[in-house]
This record gives sequence, structure tokens and C-alpha cells, in this order.
Amino acid sequence: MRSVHMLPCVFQNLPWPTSTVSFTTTMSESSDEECPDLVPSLCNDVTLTEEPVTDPPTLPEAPTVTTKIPVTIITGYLGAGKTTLLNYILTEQHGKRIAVIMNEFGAGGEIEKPISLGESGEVFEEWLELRNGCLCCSVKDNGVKAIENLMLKKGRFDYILLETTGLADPGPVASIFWLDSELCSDLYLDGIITVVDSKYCLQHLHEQKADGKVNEAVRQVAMADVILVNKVDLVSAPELSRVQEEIRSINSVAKLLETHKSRTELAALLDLHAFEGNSDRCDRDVFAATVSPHTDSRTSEHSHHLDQSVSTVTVELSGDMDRDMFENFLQDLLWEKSIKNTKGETMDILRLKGLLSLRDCPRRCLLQAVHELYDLEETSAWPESETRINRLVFIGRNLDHGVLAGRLAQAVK
Ligand SMILES: Nc1nc2c(ncn2[C@@H]2O[C@H](COP(=O)(O)OP(=O)(O)OP(=O)(O)O)[C@@H](O)[C@H]2O)c(=O)[nH]1
Ligand SMILES: [Zn+2]
Repeated sequence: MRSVHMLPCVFQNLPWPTSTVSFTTTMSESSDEECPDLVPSLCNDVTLTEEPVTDPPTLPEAPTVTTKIPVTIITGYLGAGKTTLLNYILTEQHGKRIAVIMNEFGAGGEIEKPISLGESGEVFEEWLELRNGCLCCSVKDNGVKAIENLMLKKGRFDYILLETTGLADPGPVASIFWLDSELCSDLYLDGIITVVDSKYCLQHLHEQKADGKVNEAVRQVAMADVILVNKVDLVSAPELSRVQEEIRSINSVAKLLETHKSRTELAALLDLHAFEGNSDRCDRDVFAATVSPHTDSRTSEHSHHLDQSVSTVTVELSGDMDRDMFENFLQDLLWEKSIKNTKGETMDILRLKGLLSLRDCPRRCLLQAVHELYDLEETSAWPESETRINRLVFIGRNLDHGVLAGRLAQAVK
């Protein structure tokens, strides 16, 4: 049984800036309590078929993993190549019925829309605009419900791509879809793709925010499961290495792909199951982290080049973890924010993944956390041939390997 753990007030506290992350630019006065409607957005070059789309093959009533619809979040700084990526995905032979949701439209509803024509000219993707709902100040799952309602009307989609605005922190959006899958939704968060512009990436990563907070470009890199290092044609080989090194210093577990015009294998982008414990992939990610030469305590080594000092720290411990003590640690770290580095600065977690060996538990336990939310899920049994181990990958600010390892060691016997 899995359930995401959160602070009781987390819905109200989702840091969701109205101006940047609502799905729409217009808000109806009375819509806060209601579920907003998703309507096909009107665009000159895209015509939507009005006929109800043929129902998908009949599936068993009981919710199974296969009936759930993946949501991939596409994020990246302004002009990095997100729309180019959407265009590419939509025109590739993916054999899926894809719905695309953009979380911000220009003031007049005028936006560049990826071409979404099928081979014979028919439109096979849905363009959706969330007209009269604002996600930040109404119930958190309105956006999700709106998508579900639309599917009731239009038939199911196979896949949902959600492009966030270039200045958004993908964390809150991710939390909404992740949480909702716990509430028996038809949707689940498949993964977060971040597109970066090789030419301007370093400049964006180094931008200082007036309030001293971690800037959006860094957050987008920190949250990612896959990072497209795009526009490789605009930089020299040494410049590209520099960019990759910097990205790795922030997030050393995401998959890095060099791209031109955001093109890469679709298999590297869709159906990642990055938040699913029941896929081997997750385990592999966590395992891969230790092999990466860039992991581990890079804070001390590299803090000079990154003012934001967001980094990846991996802690590995043998022995069995006490579940209660571990959860106390997580709550101190994520909720109370009482765990500080040696300089007395609060450790600020953006993303956390882990593989745990819990005491008296024959199964591997996978941990996922995004901001304040965390989820512990028991997965496959530990193979006899394998040494049980605890391996945690922290991505965040002011991280200190020694302090984290010390706290975790107390929970292991
Ligand atoms: N030279 C070069 N240009 C690219 C590449 N990929 C995308 N572009 C161009 O970069 C510009 C911005 O690309 P978009 O896909 O619109 O970027 P975006 O992230 O959607 O931008 P916003 O929606 O404004 O945040 C477009 O003119 C693209 O054609 C690339 O690999 N190389
Ligand atoms: Zn709002």
C-alpha cells in the first residue's frame, strides 16, 4: 500500500505563483470551488473534431497500472526548446493519442502551437486550455479533475504532455499529479523533462534572485528525470562540456542527452515511470547514482562555481533501517526543516530518491520525495544474492554529506 505523506497544510501552502503557473490567464469569479473546464483552445491552424472519439478498447473495471494515463511534465527556461520538443514528439510515430496541456497562454490566447496533424491531415491530439480555473487558489486537484472530465467527454487519451512556462518551478505541478495518483486518479506522473539552452544555460543557472532563493533554472535542472542539453549547434565542444559539468553538479542522477532541435529517441522521453516504485527503472536510477563519478559531496569541491549551491549528495549505508526513526529523519528534513549543514544553513531538499533496507522487511523499499512530499513504497523482494543496502540520493541546497550520513546512521543498526 502506498501513500504520499505530506504536511496537513500542504495544499494551502503549495508555492504556486498565480501569474506563472495557472493554466489560464482568465479567471471566472465563481470558479474557485468548482472544477474548471478544459476546453479545446481555439487556434486558426488547428481544428478539433467535434465527434466523440472512439472509446478505447474495453478495459477491466478494476484499476490497474495499465489503465492509468501517464503525465510528462516538460519544463525549461524561456526559449530553451520546449515547444520544439512538443512538435517533435507529436509528429513522431508514437502511436499514442496525446493530449497537450500548456499551463500558460499569452494574453490574447495567441500562442505558437505545435503542429498536430496526423498523416492524413486529421488532428489527432487535443489542445486543451484551462479556461476558468486557477489551480493555486482553488482545490489542488481541479486541474486533474478537469482532465478527467474532458476524458469522460472526449474519450481517453493515452498520454498527457504538460508544458510549463519557462519561469516556473516544476515542483508544485509535479506534486499535484503525483499526489493525485494516490487518490485513485486515472493519471500518474511519469517523469519530468527539462530542456536547457546550451548557449544561455550557465547564465540562467547563475542568476541571483533578489530574495536569495534558488532560481527557477536551477530548480528545473534539480527536479528533472531527463535533461535535454539542447541547441548543441550553438556552442563549442568545450563550452558544451562546461554546461554538462555544471548541470551534473546540480543533478547527477538525471539522464543527460545532447540534442539539436530537441530531437532524441522517444523511448528516452516517454514512459519513464520515474515516480513508480514498481518499475525496475527506479531501482536502476538509484543504483546508477553511485557509479556516477560526479556524485557524492560535490558541495565542498564545487561550491565556488555555483552560488546557488544546489547539489546532489549520495549516502550509502549498510544495515537495516528503523522505519520510525527514518520517518522522523525525513520529517525533520522535509517538514520541520530542522536539519542544518555545518555552517548552520538549513538543508533545502528539491528532490530525493532512495532505496531502503527496512528492518524486518523482506522487500526493497523505494523512497521518492518532491519538496515536502514523500512516499515510501515496498517493491520487489531483496534477491538472496544481493547485499541489502540503503542508498539515498538528495538533490537540494546547502546539503552536507557528513550531517546527512550521521543522521541516517542513527536509524541503522
Ligand atoms: N539553433 C538552434 N535553435 C533551436 C534549437 N532548438 C530550438 N531552437 C529554436 O529556439 C527558439 C525557441 O524554441 P522554442 O521551442 O519555442 O522554446 P520554448 O522553450 O518553447 O520557448 P518559450 O515557450 O518561449 O519558453 C525557436 O526559434 C527554435 O526554433 C536548436 O537545437 N538549435
Ligand atoms: Zn490563484
